[in-house]
Amino acid sequence: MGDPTRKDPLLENIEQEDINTSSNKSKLEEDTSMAPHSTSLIISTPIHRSSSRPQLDLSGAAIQGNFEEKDPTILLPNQSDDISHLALDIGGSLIKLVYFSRHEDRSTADKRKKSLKERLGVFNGTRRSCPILGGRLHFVKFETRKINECLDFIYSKQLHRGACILNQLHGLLSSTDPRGWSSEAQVNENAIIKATGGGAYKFADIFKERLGVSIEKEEEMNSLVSGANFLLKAIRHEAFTHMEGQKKFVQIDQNDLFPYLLVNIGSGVSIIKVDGDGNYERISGTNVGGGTYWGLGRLLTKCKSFDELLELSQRGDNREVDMLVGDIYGGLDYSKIGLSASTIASSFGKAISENKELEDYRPEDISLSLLRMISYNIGQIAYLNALRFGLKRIFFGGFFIRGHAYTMDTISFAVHFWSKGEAKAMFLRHEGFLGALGAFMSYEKHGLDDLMAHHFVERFPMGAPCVGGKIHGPPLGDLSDKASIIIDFDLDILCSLKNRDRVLSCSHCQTDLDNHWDHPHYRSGKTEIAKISWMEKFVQKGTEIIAPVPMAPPGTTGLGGFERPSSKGETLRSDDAALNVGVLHLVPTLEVFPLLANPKTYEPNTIDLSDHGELEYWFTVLSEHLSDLVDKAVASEGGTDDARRRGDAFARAFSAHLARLMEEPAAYGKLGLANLLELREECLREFQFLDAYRTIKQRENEASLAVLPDLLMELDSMSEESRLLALIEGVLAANIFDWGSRACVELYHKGTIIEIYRMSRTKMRRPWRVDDFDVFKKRMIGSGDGKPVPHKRALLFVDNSGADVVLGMLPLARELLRRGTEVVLVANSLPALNDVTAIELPEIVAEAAKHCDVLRKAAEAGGLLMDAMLNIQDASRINSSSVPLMVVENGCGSPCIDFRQVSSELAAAAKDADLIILEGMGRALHTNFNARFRCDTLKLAMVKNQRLAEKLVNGNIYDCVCRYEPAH
Ligand SMILES: CC(C)(COP(=O)(O)O)[C@@H](O)C(=O)NCCC(=O)O
Ligand SMILES: [Mn+2]
Repeated sequence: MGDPTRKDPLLENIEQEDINTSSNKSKLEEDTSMAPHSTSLIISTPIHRSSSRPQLDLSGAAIQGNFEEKDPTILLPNQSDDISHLALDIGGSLIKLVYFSRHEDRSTADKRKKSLKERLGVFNGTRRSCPILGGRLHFVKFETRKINECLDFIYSKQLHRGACILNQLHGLLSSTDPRGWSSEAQVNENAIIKATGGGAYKFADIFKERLGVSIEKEEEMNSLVSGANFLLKAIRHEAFTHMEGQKKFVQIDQNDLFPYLLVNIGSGVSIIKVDGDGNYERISGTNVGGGTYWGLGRLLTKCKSFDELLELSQRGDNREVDMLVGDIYGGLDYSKIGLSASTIASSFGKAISENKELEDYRPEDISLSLLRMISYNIGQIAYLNALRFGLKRIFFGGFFIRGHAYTMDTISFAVHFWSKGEAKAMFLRHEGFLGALGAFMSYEKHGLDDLMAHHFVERFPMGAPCVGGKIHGPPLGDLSDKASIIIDFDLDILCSLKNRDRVLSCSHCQTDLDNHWDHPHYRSGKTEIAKISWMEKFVQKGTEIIAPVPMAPPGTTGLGGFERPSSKGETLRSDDAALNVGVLHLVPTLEVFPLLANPKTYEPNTIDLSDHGELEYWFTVLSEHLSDLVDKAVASEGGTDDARRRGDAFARAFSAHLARLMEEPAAYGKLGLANLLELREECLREFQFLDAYRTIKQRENEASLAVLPDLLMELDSMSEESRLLALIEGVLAANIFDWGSRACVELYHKGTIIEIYRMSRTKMRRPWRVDDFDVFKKRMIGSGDGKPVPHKRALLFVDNSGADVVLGMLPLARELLRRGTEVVLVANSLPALNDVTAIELPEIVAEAAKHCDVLRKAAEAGGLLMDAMLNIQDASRINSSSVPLMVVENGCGSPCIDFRQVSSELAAAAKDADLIILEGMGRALHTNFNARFRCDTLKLAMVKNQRLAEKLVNGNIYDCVCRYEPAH
């Protein structure tokens, strides 16, 4: 397929003019309009701030919405840090920690939004009575023997203070006594942490001593079950099967979850029949579990860790240790009873008949025999118990599995073998966190019980430790440290770049700092532990931390016989990247788009990245685009040294994440192109690049607004039919302004905006590659005498800034308004490439409205013109004859859209809509090309990628798609 940019059909007549954008150095302004809106109660107590601890800023704290609600949402408008909840599962070998960091609701309504909500029928009364503000659920593990590290971690993030702070805050706000806020000491006195597992008893005193908190013990089995129920109901890609190296996610129907069998493989094994929430019975178990493998394995191989033992098994051959059917039957199968020669007849059976000592066996072979013995045994016992109760679904959890392909294959094989294919083993991605999650769920005020899959967005764990624009944090251990260590110490804690194990010494008293969190000068804020910043360290370490470990392509474990394993790599991951769990972002306001024809079968992604060729291609595209993106991002922040360092760190972080996903695409659930494009945006934000294309967008908006009046005049001189065609052509032509496409970016270096636009328009010859224009036209203007009824409300999903929205979508919106159709412009909540955002749109519309009465009246009616709004207290009193033009945010910050998770504003706007127009490659091709809706849908896009054009529409780069699908 050649380089799509080399012979560019659009370049023929364009004069060479360099559009150099990276030199623009304008800085981001603070957006004060995003400050939360307070309602009933304001607390203005000055808060004592200690110097070396995270501070909770209660100034301006207010209860949001109805004060009478039982658990009202509390806003802390000036609180920049997170407040957290924490729960633990302290097992024999591992401590599993789940914590939730809350985030203030930044999207609280301004005046326009409030009036819009009234217009769309979104009132406070319909808000979930959920005390949570949204936030993130993080998963971390520690070795139990390193409990001090765990305590340091909790202390560094002040996680132990979260629960009681919230309790007090609720009490304080409802007592309306602003003096009620207590000192730090008082806060800690009542603090409790929920914990399960044996260590909750064993280590209770240490928690009290070190953190001043009491452990509240949660029953282990109960915790496991409620953790599993939560995951299976709320996390979309939680359960999967694993057969012959192939991981397949299983769609679980929330309403058809019970009964199921939960097999938790920890040191021992518990087998639990789960019939509902809180309704379960431990029906069986076995003492031969993870502890047996590790214990026996350690004795027999002298391995130092569980992971090392597991890694050994990767290179093992169990035939040296196990007695196989073939060994008994002279190399033959025992076909009469269906056993192949390679079936294990007796685990470790060969060791009895040979004159060999332990030293004569390879540790690798021993480890593998042991692993197979234990995994088969667990699989078999699990299946027999499922059979006992007639259960078809068996979920396996617990840290024994550790995402280890071979272990899962072995268990799956046993279940498949003994059930003759009737039952399936399923695994849970958060396998080790069931207990900790369950303990977390037992907090009364977390409000997570009734959350559903659409409220969670799983994101790659990558949080850069930036708070309030500054970088903070103790020395970095690994990727999960980076994800979690976000603290606000007053002294800058800087760390050693090259040698993280170097003994640090206190700058005040020169003492070596073994455990620096405990050092008295550190606590008093006198010591400086460090030399350089986290960011620099990340730049150095980032790639190293998550660089791919070479993995062999998935192979078979031999379902037909018990062959030597091949679904394994050279090395087993023991770092936290192997956890395979992301950070769960909880956004309680997200909703399923109500106009989806079938939400259950809806799949946003068009391209299947489980095809390795596709995956490789799109990874290359994103990698190749990286340096240009970094240039833009750095320029958008003024090109300062700091911006450059952040740009460098971003590039490393993003590349490292790509590498990790290339190695294991399903690491964080099913991977689609939309996820990759979103990862890039999230990663930019993580490194404080809040809007990399800001100046480019502004410049293109200005240039396009300048020519808008001429375009409108030209359109007005046309007949209705030619005008409709010109409008659709206009949208398709202007979709070329896409800074995410390599081919288009090359174009911009060779022509001005207006030249490219003109050229693009002249190329707009029908038939387009996908051309349903005639059907659309018929619906819009009819074919004979009878005029069709205009649509009541159209949702226009806009794409790029500049010509795309100004010269393409706005004129189309104007046409609809003229016909009496209400128009809702749906735009991104957060920036993504050069896409226009919902915050930017009102200003653009206001500018356009200066040249057009139709737009002005509609924008006024839709509350978009702030000047008009300021003079009118009650938006509903606007007496306008025009149908309204409104703007809503879509709830995402990506070039694509996943209709399973949209903003509540958009969901409300959709209720009266009977026409959807999806524009652009991201929203209409990469995602939703095959999506069906319950109303008329028009998908418009220019294909700006040669491979996609070939694959999707059997065409070429710059071909156009005009796909019209009447209501489904
Ligand atoms: C990121 C995009 C989806 C944005 O396209 P848009 O939605 O703006 O039409 C698109 O530019 C894209 O797929 N780019 C990568 C492919 C390429 O550079 O050829
Ligand atoms: Mn775009």
